[in-house]
Amino acid sequence: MTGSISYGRPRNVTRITQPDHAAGTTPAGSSMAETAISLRGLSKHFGTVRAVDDLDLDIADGEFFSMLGPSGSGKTTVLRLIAGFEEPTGGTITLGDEDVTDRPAFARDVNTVFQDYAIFPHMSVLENVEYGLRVKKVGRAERRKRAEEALETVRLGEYGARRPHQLSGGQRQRVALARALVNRPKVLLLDEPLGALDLKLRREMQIELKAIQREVGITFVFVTHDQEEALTMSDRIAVFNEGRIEQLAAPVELYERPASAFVAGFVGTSNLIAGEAARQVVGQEGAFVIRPEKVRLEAAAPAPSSEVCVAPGVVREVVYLGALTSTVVALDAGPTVTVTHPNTDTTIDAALERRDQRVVLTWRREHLVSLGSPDPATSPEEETA
Ligand SMILES: Nc1ncnc2c1ncn2[C@@H]1O[C@H](COP(=O)(O)OP(=O)(O)OP(=O)(O)O)[C@@H](O)[C@H]1O
Repeated sequence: MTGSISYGRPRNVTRITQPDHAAGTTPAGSSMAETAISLRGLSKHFGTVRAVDDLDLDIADGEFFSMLGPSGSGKTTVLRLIAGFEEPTGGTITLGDEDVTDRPAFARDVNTVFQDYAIFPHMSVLENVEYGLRVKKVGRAERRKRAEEALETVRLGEYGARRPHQLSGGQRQRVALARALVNRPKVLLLDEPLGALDLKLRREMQIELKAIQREVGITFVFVTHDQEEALTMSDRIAVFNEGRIEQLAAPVELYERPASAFVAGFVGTSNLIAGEAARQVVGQEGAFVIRPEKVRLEAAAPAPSSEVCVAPGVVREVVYLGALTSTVVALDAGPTVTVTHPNTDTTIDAALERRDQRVVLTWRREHLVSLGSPDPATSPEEETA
């Protein structure tokens, strides 16, 4: 990312929509949906640390909602506040239409699945799933029926008699999920539940978890620092930064229209063109993001066109990524831009030969995302007038 950023919204550039994290925001595509969770002015301070800072958020019934952000950005604290494991410093928490701010954890209709799921090793899988119902004094026959249903839901119908040590990591995580689902909570809170799984299993479980959520229709609130995971599963994603939401949007919107350099950098790889580089390459003032897959790498400049940005530079690095090759180019205009392209036609040897060579990067102007004008003195209307 380059240094100085001057703001201003240029013409002919994709407009970003404002992050819709204001109070009362309606979840995407669900204007009629009921609200499962409503947070108003929610804060949690640990001494001088504002772990959660005046948060307003509505999560819809049946939504797969993810909280994404770097370590320490406040995601887990929000989850723990909803669950009732932490007391807020200020604000309110409403589940359905009940204000539960002052209710203890056990009196809230939510269940939590953690990364380090606690399964009792001395009990069978079925007994593990039944356990919560036993505590609630649900009768034996009903208990068994519901536990078997929950195991079916997580595709472990055949595994009830096994002991936890006879299961794989992914299967154990599914037992933890079944244990939470068996209580039929309105809301399931999941704190990095796939964090302990290897990448392949994690990817499989992402697809499966989303399918299970669709099937049961329970609201899932999912905490992760893995952007790919959030993009794969979520209806909407809130990107957290220092206890606040930077942007709240559906996955496509978040990736295609990041509202800030922080979001652009955190969700996917992004190239920032700002300041003098923007003047030279884009021909306008401002800060812009261009995604690596939108950039083409050419040997020579194409015929001039008002629809295409052209940026000459030198190849600094070529990285083979299996399905893709990633090429890092230092632009004459200053910033370093990463380009990715699928390894469909070019061989890696041909790509590697480009190292230290002069190339020309091009991208369509419509693929640039403006990071907007935070300066109220330069309103978009004034600028386009
Ligand atoms: N019990 C606590 N006492 C003091 N500080 C805390 C406590 N819990 C969290 N914090 C601080 O609050 C901030 C937010 O922490 P939180 O665990 O919510 O972040 P996170 O986004 O979930 O991070 P991670 O992805 O690492 O779990 C951090 O600065 C953390 O150090």
